[in-house]
Amino acid sequence: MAGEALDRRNIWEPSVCCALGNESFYIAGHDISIRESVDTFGALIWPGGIALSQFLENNQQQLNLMDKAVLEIGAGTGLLSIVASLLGALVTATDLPDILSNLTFNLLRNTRGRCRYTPQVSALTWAQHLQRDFPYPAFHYDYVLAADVVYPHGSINELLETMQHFCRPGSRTTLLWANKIRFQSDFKFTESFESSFNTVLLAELPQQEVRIYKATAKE
Ligand SMILES: C[S@@+](CC[C@H](N)C(=O)[O-])C[C@H]1O[C@@H](n2cnc3c(N)ncnc32)[C@H](O)[C@@H]1O
Repeated sequence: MAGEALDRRNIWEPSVCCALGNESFYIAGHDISIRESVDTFGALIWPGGIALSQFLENNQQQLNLMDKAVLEIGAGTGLLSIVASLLGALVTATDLPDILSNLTFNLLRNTRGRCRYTPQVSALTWAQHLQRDFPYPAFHYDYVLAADVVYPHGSINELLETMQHFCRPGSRTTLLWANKIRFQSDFKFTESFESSFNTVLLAELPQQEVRIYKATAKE
């Protein structure tokens, strides 16, 4: 398993991450310190997460997260969930079970005493037990956040199914997806994403090669 993870890292390296350890940011009026580790992809900060965090900070009038219920899928090290919490949202950060301890560590140390709501952490493997663990309509989110979640080696259908579970007709949920284009799978997923939802390209950051989309369900 560890060997497989290393092979994957060899073919898909983040371009923004520097030295592993602690990365620091100043976003939403606070110093944010993120602990990274070498274990998995979810232990690194990715360009999409940074771009969407900064976008949320810079567009608070357009996307007001104050008192909103926010779900992040594939939260990784938690930067984006931390920023959403600092902006006043009640956040549930989710990822694969193995990622959750580092995610919880980062969320707690960056939000304690600074936020209206304490962020929650939950395991969510895409397309697995969604109706059991996050039943609709009992679990409703105003916003679903997803940054750099498209993988070149699978999970694309599961990812789309998960987005559709939370952002469905009548839910009034807005999905915000940031993605750095790397592989053919990014184009393939973008096509499926655009045909599944009403989408608006909110921002295109040429330097980072990141696009940020807003999507709502097709009624
Ligand atoms: C490239 S990382 C991006 C992390 C973070 N969003 C960021 O921008 O820094 C992708 C994330 O998706 C998670 N992930 C991958 N496959 C998943 C799956 N099948 N179900 C749930 N999460 C998954 C990984 O654990 C990882 O945290």
